Amino acid sequence: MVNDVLLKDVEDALGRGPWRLRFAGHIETQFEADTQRQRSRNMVAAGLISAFIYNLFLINDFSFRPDAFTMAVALRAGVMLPVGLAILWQVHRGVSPPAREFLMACTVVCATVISCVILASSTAFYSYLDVFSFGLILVVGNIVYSLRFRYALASSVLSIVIASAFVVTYDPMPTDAKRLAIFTLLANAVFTLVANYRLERSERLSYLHVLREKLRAGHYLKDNEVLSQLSLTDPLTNLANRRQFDAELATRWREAVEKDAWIGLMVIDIDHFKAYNDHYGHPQGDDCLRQVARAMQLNSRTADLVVRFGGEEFVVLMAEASPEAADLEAERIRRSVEALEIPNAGLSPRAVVTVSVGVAVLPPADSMTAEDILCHADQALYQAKRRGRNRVWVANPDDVPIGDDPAGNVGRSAR
Ligand SMILES: Nc1nc2c(ncn2[C@@H]2O[C@H](COP(=O)(O)OP(=O)(O)OP(=O)(O)O)[C@@H](O)[C@H]2O)c(=O)[nH]1
Repeated sequence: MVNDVLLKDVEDALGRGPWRLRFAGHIETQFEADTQRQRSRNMVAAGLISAFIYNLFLINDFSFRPDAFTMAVALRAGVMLPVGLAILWQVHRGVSPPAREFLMACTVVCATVISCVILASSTAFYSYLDVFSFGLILVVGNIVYSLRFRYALASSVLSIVIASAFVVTYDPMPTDAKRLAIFTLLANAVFTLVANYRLERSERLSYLHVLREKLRAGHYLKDNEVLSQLSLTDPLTNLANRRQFDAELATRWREAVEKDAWIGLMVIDIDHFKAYNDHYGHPQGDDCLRQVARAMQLNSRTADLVVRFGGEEFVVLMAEASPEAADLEAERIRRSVEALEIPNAGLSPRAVVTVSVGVAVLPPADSMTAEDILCHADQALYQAKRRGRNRVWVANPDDVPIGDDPAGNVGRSAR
């Protein structure tokens, strides 16, 4: 159900205008939850590399502005580096997505401020040339960190304002160079922001596509489970159907052969059900089948497989049964149906619905097949019917199943 709602939201998000970045409500939350770890890891790696390169610019400071070298060391290595590392540590430990973006955006603005201060503290002739490298700071924020667009935009605007204010008031710099520097910075900001937007957009779109496929796959899986369950269940009674029985009998037969265990089977048939149907009609007949099925299910063991074999005939496949236990269980089922006291006025005014049960319990021999036990149980059912119905008849496994044998050499007990 939750997945259905999410899938619909994902479809909606995919259908929305291509310019929008943030997702609606819980998709945004899900997106952040799914990407948070990897994004933080990438940012920390990018931050470490950027910090290293930012400090490499000390070589540049040494060559271009030796008068401010000490100041540069203090600001780059003494201020920016510890602040940057502290922020990366926080991001590595895990902070909320807005805090993560804000802190990383702060490093961009901080680096711009510190670069301006270093340049301002030097009177060296070519020192101003480094203004043209300020754009690299925006490249780091907008591309290398790939800040979320709104943070990239905010940090870019702030950095440009700070750098421009510095350039305009920086006397050693020729006016033409100032104009070119500000123009270069602006162009840099525009290009990197466009790239930043497209990166975020494509990351979000890919995420939506992957999420949609995952959710759809979940649906298919669920549908398949439902279908396979349906294909194994009788729709009227919700019991296992013949198909499930065939598969289960083969498996349990194999297991019984391997473990040298006994296997048991009951075939249960409702007595005079034609009379019931003719009298009450088919829909009520269906209702009667459901009640009988429920009684059988409630009175069998959990490990047994209760099956609607077809029409008004049922089968109970018993796990590791002994003849005595099977006999008791069959009798319990027979009594439970009788106790339902479903009138069968089609038969006689005071008659109730009953069942006859044929039971076969045997150790599978090499010469036998799984079909043989069914045959034995069928023959026992036949005997139960012949002997007046509403009774249990247990087949004698030593006997060969035969037809109408009045001596009853198929069974050994009847009630
Ligand atoms: N309502 C309903 N009746 C069914 C269904 N399947 C089979 N039947 C009915 O079950 C009855 C089976 O009748 P018979 O095979 O003559 O057996 P019986 O009357 O129970 O007699 P005995 O088995 O000899 O006691 C028929 O009337 C079928 O129409 C079903 O799904 N729903």
